[in-house]
Amino acid sequence: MPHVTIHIERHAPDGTLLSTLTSFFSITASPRSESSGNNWSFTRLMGFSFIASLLQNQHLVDSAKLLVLGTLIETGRRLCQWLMERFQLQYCITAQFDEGDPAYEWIVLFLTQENVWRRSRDFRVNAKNSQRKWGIQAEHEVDGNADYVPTYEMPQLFRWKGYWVEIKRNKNARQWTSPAGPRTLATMIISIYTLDMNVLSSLVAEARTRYQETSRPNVTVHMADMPSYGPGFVWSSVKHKARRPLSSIILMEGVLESLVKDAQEFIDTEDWYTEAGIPYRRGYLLYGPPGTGKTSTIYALAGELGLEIFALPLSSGFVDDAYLQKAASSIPKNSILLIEDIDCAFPSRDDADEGDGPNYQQENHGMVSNSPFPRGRKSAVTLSGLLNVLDGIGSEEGKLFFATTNYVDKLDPALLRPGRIDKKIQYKFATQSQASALFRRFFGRSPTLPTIDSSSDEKTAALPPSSIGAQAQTFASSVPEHEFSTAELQGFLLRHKKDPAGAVACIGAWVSQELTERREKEERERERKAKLREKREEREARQMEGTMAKLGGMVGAMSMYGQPGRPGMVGGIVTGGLATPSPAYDEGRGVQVVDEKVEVEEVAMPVPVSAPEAVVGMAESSGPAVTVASS
Ligand SMILES: Nc1ncnc2c1ncn2[C@@H]1O[C@H](COP(=O)(O)OP(=O)(O)OP(=O)(O)O)[C@@H](O)[C@H]1O
Repeated sequence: MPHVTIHIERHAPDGTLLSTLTSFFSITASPRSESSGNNWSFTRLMGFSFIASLLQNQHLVDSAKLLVLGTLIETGRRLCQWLMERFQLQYCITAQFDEGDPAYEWIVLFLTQENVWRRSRDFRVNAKNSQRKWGIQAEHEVDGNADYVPTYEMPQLFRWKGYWVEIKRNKNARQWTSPAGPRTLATMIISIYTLDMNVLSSLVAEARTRYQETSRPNVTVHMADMPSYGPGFVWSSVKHKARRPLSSIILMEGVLESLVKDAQEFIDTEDWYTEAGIPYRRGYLLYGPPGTGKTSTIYALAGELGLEIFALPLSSGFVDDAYLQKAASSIPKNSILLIEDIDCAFPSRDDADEGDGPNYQQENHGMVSNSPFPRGRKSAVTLSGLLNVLDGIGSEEGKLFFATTNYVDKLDPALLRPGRIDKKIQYKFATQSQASALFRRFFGRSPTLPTIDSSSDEKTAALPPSSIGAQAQTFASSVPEHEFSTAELQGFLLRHKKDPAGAVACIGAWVSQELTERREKEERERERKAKLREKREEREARQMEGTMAKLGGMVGAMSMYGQPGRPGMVGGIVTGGLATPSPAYDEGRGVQVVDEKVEVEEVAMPVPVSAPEAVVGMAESSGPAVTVASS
């Protein structure tokens, strides 16, 4: 009979493990059975005793119970989640709104107005600025200079028009690289418990309408001031500017009215465009000297018609054709795509003289030019890229395109043709009647006169209309026609904002001082440009000399192989000092120097010979570097 000792200590002083081990070793230390027939019962007995010892251990049993319970709970949770997801897939419409897209702004405002974040206890506090943030209004606002913006971290459930709507916000949904460092962009996910797609579209439409209504006192300006990598386009900053009344823009009579009428008509006649089969878009070019009111006009028009502006800086290093296309197609209908200084997209000789582009570094004693663009260019956008956006691939319908420039002559005629630019408006330096209107805008308080922009913090002294009219007249008569921009006159008046009489008294002296300074400046500029031109001509002459010298050497070398009665080369393309003859050379076509970008045609050669002979002739001197190719 095998002898087995089971030794169980229920309350082992040194703990559970010791007790278990003791029992185990007492089993294994016992004599083994002599016959093989006893092995089975021994093993069974050993297993039983081990389990029995475990069961006797209360700590272990409790831990096992907890483990099983935890597993059950987690399994149940996952099962519920899985069922919810199935349910949502079956009975829910889900929409995703990405930060950086205009629709994200609509939905955030909508949720704020629906008080979805009412229970939020988690805010980001910013000093009030022009960045669009739909902050929550504190009931008793203590500090009007701060914005309290919920961080929207907790998922929320609310009812809208009888539907259950769930909102989740993933704050690190998308990674975005920018020169300022990596940035994460949030995503808002909305689930509506319905299968009716119209519910979602009416929610989005309502969100947009509310956004437009809320923005009405302001003009919303979206800007792309950083590169955008990834599938969607990111309008990196949204600002809202106080709406400027149209009456604060002082232009030649009828100009502003005709522009507003034209834009309004465009917005109202979408159906007509569709029926007539004409692309539904309209382009405007505002051109003229700086400070004459081009940008101000666009902002005032946008405010008047309730349009949002999407501004693209063509001169930024990251804006190229692909970027432009992506940006243009991400703009919602009936918005303004604004490209200021559109002439940047066109090369100019003057810019080349200024030393833009990579060549500048070598020719300016190692000075580094910051321009990332080729010589003579101020933007990576090309004409064809721009035209594509206006009327080809990437051009989206239902947009008003506005471009401004100070140099209309630089623009390519292809850009200016109707269909791309439908209306051109010229801005000029101020006339006397504009100067007078500006004066009245500053100092007048008559309801019939244009008043100063309400957003302005300038406080001016009001004068009776009769007095102001006379003073405005005197003021304007001292301002020469078409000499000063409205911005310059505005700058002068700002210095006398509380003193209209002083403004009238000083305007004459200011005008003559400005004109003298301007003449001196123009003289300096002329000299600078003349120097630059001289430099350029010198550079070109040096290049030409070098080329001619090289050419002379080449022609000499080649004529050696073109001696009468000898096989030789009579024409070819000289590349890096080696000549590449072509089969047409027997006609004595000439030499083209590729590496110097200078073409010399019709270099007379002594004797016409056949191409194979030419190969042999050159092969003698330069071996395998010479090839014959049909041109
Ligand atoms: N015609 C104008 N009527 C009213 N204000 C004007 C006018 N022109 C210029 N201003 C004032 O001058 C400032 C600059 O104007 P704005 O930026 O519109 O000029 P711009 O022609 O677009 O100049 P740039 O070509 O340099 O962009 C603004 O503060 C604006 O209020």
